[in-house]
Amino acid sequence: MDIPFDITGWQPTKPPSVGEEDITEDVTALVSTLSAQTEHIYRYPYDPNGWFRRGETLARLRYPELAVGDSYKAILLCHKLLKHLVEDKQWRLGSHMGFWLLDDPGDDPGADDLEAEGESNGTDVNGVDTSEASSSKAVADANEAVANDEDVTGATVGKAKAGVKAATARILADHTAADSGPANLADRGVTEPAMTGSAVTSRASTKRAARDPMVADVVDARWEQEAESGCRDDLEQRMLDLLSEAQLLEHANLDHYPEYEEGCYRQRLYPWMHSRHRRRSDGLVAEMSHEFAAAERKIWKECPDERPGDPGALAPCCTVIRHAFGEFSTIDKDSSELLGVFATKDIATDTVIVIDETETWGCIGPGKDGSMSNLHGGGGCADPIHPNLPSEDVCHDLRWIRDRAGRHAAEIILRCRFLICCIHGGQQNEFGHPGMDTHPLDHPLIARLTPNYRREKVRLFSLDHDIAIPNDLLLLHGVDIFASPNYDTWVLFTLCARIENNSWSDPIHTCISPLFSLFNHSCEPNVDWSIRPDHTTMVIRVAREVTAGEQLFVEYDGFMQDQPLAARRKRMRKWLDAECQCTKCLRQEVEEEKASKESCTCGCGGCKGEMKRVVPAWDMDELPVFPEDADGRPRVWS
Ligand SMILES: C[S@@+](CC[C@H](N)C(=O)[O-])C[C@H]1O[C@@H](n2cnc3c(N)ncnc32)[C@H](O)[C@@H]1O
Repeated sequence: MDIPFDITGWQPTKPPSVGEEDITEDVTALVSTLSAQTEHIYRYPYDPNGWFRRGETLARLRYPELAVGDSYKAILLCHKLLKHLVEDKQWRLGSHMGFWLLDDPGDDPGADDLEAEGESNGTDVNGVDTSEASSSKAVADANEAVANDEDVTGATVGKAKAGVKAATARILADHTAADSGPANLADRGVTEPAMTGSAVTSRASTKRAARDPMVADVVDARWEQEAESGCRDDLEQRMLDLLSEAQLLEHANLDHYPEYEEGCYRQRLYPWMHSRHRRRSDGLVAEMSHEFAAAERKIWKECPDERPGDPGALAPCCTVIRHAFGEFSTIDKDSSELLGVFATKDIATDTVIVIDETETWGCIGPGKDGSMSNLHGGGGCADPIHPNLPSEDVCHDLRWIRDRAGRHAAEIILRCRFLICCIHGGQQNEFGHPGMDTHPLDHPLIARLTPNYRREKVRLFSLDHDIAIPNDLLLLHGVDIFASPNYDTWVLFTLCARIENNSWSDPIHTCISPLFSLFNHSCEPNVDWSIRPDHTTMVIRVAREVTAGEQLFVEYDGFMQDQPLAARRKRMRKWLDAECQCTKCLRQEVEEEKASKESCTCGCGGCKGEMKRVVPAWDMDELPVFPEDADGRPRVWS
């Protein structure tokens, strides 16, 4: 969670239900608990108890999708720790469960090699300073942790370091084995954890543990004593108890469990989101205008037939501008955040202005075995390259998602492609982990997308599609989902809201075209678009003569040309969550208003002889008022 949670921004995502406890009084305390728990997770990312506790708080604050996300991570960690406890009697849990210790590191030949390597330069295998000064610091850190009333009762510095070295050797061996082939990531049953990426994570945890004295050099003596005095069974039992508690929490927040493993939520702005992720910077807006210019140059160069006219006149013909519907538009939004595409010069009918290629798309077929079943009515995409491109290596093979998500695959694959862009487009961190330091919401492909939070719309989220699959993908791509706050569950749901507001789809594909997504809708559009046979490239051309300064509009829904104003606006709510501001709607609004004015015959002195008929707000009767809606007033669209 990026910044401290401002409680005035608390907008729960859980739809209200009858008889629900009013927690207004407790919110301040819950928010401060949440901050402390998040802090704990940042320090001890592999402590399943930390994730479970935060999940509980998120559930109380009425964020079911995030509570499920945290319990899911607690469950993964419990499985992982239990596996080692059960399978290898030599292993013991280290402090906050960031790594495991071997009783006798000398037993492990790999550890010796690594140890020797580290000794030659005064550091251990992970580059940790093994000097006396470092050890004393670790003890001091341990004491500080005790003083802070944390779950640490002592320190055995030397032993911990030796253990970490041994653990590294063991985990590296695990990792090599895990690399040998793709596993069934769908299998996350209680007895057999789905942890293909766990070895990667384990290695990450060990490295991280070794670099962070609070984790690497502090051993939870209480747990150690238990292990030494033969209380491993007790340890195992406690881990099993935590596992079942985490599973209960997960299920409690999934309304349709057990048949569908789905829950209900509403998309909301999370109050801990950094301000730079709420607004698009001027730099980004300028960059998008440059992208339009570059796309145009490409048309001139590569498809001269598509671009009649003067090839020498390279001045771009469109640009991105804020306040697309005017500074004082009636839309209930910050108008500077409403971008639109405008013509910078007169453009002749049929001119191609953009050929928009995208790397962010999803397709529902075929599956890994080539099977096309389980699609809409059995018919999927016949194109053998989908959902993979021939150039994509095994690491990018997304057919396992198709196999797991069935007819929802296009949407999930699209989201996963965004995550892949972030991971591989981002910088590696100091541990060599990809994309860990680049916040996905900073990636230009995502940063440009506006979300549309529809207050009243209740959605379903799926444990597998919205939480497990994206996290499995991140693990497969080397992202430490526990240690990287950038890929916390709320980021995945924010990405989902942005994609939903900006994607286009046909029955088989779902795409975000980075330039097309900037065009606003009009019921009398001046721009037309078509899709090339590759299903993902969009060709955008002006449909009639356009003059410099005009906004360029596409039509989001081509099936309502003949509908009256009210019907069109109602249908457009799906995309706009506002009344359509296009010229046709505004013109008809004025006309209807004029027609609705009736003569007044009251005869009073101040009367102008006119009476305005009160027309009910467009969707008043459909808007429920929720207790937590900030100011408690009914929301009236004005
Ligand atoms: C695909 S985006 C278009 C670009 C968007 N204006 C932006 O700032 O990124 C769709 C969003 O633009 C706004 N929008 C598009 N057409 C509109 C219209 N005719 N009237 C009101 N809002 C519109 C709505 O907020 C909608 O959710």
